[in-house]
Amino acid sequence: MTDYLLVALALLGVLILGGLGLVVPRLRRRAAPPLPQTEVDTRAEEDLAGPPVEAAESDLSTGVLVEPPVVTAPPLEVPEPTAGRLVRLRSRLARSQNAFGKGLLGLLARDHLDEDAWEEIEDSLITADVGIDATRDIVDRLRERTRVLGTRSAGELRDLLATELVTALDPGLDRSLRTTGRDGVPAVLLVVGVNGAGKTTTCGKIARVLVADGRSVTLGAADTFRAAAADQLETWGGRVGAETVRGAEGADPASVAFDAVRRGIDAGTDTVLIDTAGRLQNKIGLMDELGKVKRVVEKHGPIDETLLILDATTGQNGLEQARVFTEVVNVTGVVLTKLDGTAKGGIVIAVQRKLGIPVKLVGLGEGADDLAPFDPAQFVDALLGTEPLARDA
Ligand SMILES: Nc1nc2c(ncn2[C@@H]2O[C@H](COP(=O)(O)OP(=O)(O)OP(=O)(O)O)[C@@H](O)[C@H]2O)c(=O)[nH]1
Repeated sequence: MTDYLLVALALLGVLILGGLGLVVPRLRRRAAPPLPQTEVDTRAEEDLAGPPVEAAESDLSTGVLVEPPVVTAPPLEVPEPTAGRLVRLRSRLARSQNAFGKGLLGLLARDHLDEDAWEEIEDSLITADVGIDATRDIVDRLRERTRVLGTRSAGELRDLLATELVTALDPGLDRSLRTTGRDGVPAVLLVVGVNGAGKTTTCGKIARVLVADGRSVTLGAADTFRAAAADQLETWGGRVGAETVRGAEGADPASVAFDAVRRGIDAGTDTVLIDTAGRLQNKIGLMDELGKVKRVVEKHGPIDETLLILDATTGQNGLEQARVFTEVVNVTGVVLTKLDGTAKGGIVIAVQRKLGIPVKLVGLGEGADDLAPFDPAQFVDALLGTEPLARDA
C-alpha cells in the first residue's frame, strides 16, 4: 500500500513539473513588448535616421561597426584682396554717377554759367544729399576759382569740381582700422547701428577683409535680440574659418561680448569683432545696453574701434539716428552701406561733416566682398565717371 502511495506521489510530481515547463516559456514570451508598439518605434527612428536602418541590422549580424559617413566641410573661401576694391566696384555707384557725372558735369559744361546755372548746380548737390552747408561751401569755392582762373573748358571745370568734392571729403583723415591687438589681447571692434542698416552683413564682410589681410578673427554674436542674427554671423564666419561665440536667444549681449573677447584671448586671435543689436527704442535703453557692453568688454582691455553702420539710402534721417549712437559710444569710424542702392552718394560728405567721424568703409552690394576701404579721390572719380589715372596724371 505504501509502495502504491509512493509511486502515485512520484507521478504527481512529474506531472506538475512538466506543466510548469510548458507554462513558463509562454509567460516569458508574453513579457516581450507588444508587436505594434515596436513597429511604430522603428518607423519613427527610420524617419529620423533615414535608410541606415538596414546597415544597422547588418552591423548586428556581422558584428562589424560601420564608420559613420564622413561629412566634409565645404572648403574655406579665400576672400578677394582689399586693395583696389573701390576701383573694381566703381560701376556699383552708377546711380549716383548719374546725379554727379551726368547731371553736375552737364550743368558745368553750359556756355554761360549765370546765376541760374549756379543755383541749379547747388540744387543738384543738395538733391544728392551732400547737405546744405557743404553744398554752399563747394559752390562758393567753385564760383570763386572759375572766376579767378577764368576756367571755361569742360575738362578744367570737371577737375575743379573733383578737387572741391575731394576737399569736402577731408582726405587727410585717418581711415585705417585699428585691428592689431597688444600684449596677447586681440584688437576689439564693436559694430553698432540701427536694425537693418547692415551690421551683421558688414561684420561678416569685415571678417573677410581681415582674413584676406592675413589676420585671424573671432566673432561675437551680441545681437541676441534677433534670433537669426547669430546664425547669419556664424555662416559668414564659417566661410572663412572664423569662430563665432554666441549665447542663447535673448541672452545678455554684454556677457556674449565678454565671452567673445575671452575666447579671442584664449585662442590667440588677432581681432574680435562684436555684432550688437541696434534697437533704437529710446536713447536711455540704447545707452544702457551699449554702455554695458562697452564696460564689460573693457574689463579685458580697451575697445580699439567702434564702427557705426549707416544705411546710405536713409539719407538725412539716418544722420539723426547716427547722432544718437555717437552720443552713447565713442564712434571711431563710419561704414556707409548700400551705396549701390542710392543716387545720393553725396551722403558720404554730409555724414563726415555732420558727425566729424571718418567714413572708413563703404558697402557696395550684397556680395561677400562688396565692401571697400573708402578713398576720397577714388570715390569722387567713380562719382564723376572720370578715369583715376587721367586725373592724377
Ligand atoms: N545692396 C546692398 N545691400 C546691403 C549692403 N549691406 C547690407 N545689405 C543688405 O541689408 C540687409 C540687412 O542687413 P543685416 O546685416 O541683416 O542688417 P542688421 O543691421 O544686422 O539688421 P539687424 O540684425 O536686424 O539689426 C540684408 O539684406 C543685406 O544683404 C550693401 O552694401 N548693399
